[in-house]
Amino acid sequence: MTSPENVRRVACVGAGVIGGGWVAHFLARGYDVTAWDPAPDAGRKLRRLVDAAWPALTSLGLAEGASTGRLTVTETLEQAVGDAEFVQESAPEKLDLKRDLLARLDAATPPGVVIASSTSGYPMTDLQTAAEDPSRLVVGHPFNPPYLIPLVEVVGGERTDATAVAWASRFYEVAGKSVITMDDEVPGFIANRLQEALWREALHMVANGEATVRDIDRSITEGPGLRWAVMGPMLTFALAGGEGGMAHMLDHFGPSLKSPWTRLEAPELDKQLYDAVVAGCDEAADGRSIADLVAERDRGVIDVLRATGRLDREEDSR
Ligand SMILES: NC(=O)C1=CN([C@@H]2O[C@H](COP(=O)(O)OP(=O)(O)OC[C@H]3O[C@@H](n4cnc5c(N)ncnc54)[C@H](O)[C@@H]3O)[C@@H](O)[C@H]2O)C=CC1
Ligand SMILES: C[N+](C)(C)CC(=O)CC(=O)[O-]
Repeated sequence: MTSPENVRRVACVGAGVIGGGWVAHFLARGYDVTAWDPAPDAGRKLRRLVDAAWPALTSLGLAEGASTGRLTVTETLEQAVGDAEFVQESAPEKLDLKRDLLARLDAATPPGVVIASSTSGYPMTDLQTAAEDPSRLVVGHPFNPPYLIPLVEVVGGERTDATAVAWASRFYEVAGKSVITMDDEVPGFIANRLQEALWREALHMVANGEATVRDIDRSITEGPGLRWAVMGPMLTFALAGGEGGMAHMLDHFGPSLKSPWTRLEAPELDKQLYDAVVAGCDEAADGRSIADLVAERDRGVIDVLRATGRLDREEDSR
């Protein structure tokens, strides 16, 4: 097995929002990337996504030899993975599709090579059932866009070998990611559980006419979101206790936990709520296209990464 430090060739299977983002990330890190996606116009869309991300990646600094020319879009899945030293699967979030695809990838990928799924929430135990060699299958859950957001959550399934989990975690680190390795298959992993709780409350507020889509977004971007880019929710709240830290925070505000602030059960995503959320987003976009918003988000994330010293720390550790 190639060591994580010596990997040169990465295969990305499924090249939509996330697979394309992974392709951009690995190219910027100087890897040779093969990609396969069954959609008829997938190659064109993928190159467009990579071209859109490249200015942001260039401004961050490309690895030596990094080039969009090192991308090969293949005709078949087998061509994509046949020579790969690591495989990242980013196909649609459908259990049967992913199960079958991971079995096909396992059959076509050289023995011992680790295969990671970008799944947002399926436990690997449920995904690895059809594979001949489930021991090399792991979850490598990224955040959008994978070429800018550092976090990857890594976890295996019941039939994954611990060495595959450790290999994947190390590989992602070498490839410039910030890794959380989980010992247990917690449903939704860590970050998606937290995001989902917020998202459910937001949908309830829209469904009940308590806040507009725009208000909900501003409540985070002008409020807690600014702190969360620097410090997580735990330490942020510890500071709410002043010199007394979290202990005083809990003494002071603990009783509010019993106030009926949250609903947490997912609301019914009926047509009315669906339409209200989609229309609210159109209104909030205020004429900006998805491409405009992607460019704006990318600039903003880079500014936050720079402003909080995280780029310098990464450069120092290289
Ligand atoms: N969109 C997001 O924000 C995030 C998504 N993810 C996960 O990443 C994965 C991909 O999601 P997205 O990129 O958002 O979806 P997407 O719909 O943008 O892309 C999926 C791609 O898979 C291709 N595809 C369809 N059938 C396939 C097959 N049998 N084999 C290979 N490729 C196939 C499609 O042509 C499409 O290009 C999912 O597991 C999702 O849960 C993870 C983190 C964030
Ligand atoms: C919406 N989502 C559940 C697919 C989001 C993720 O899985 C991670 C992210 O990018 O926020």
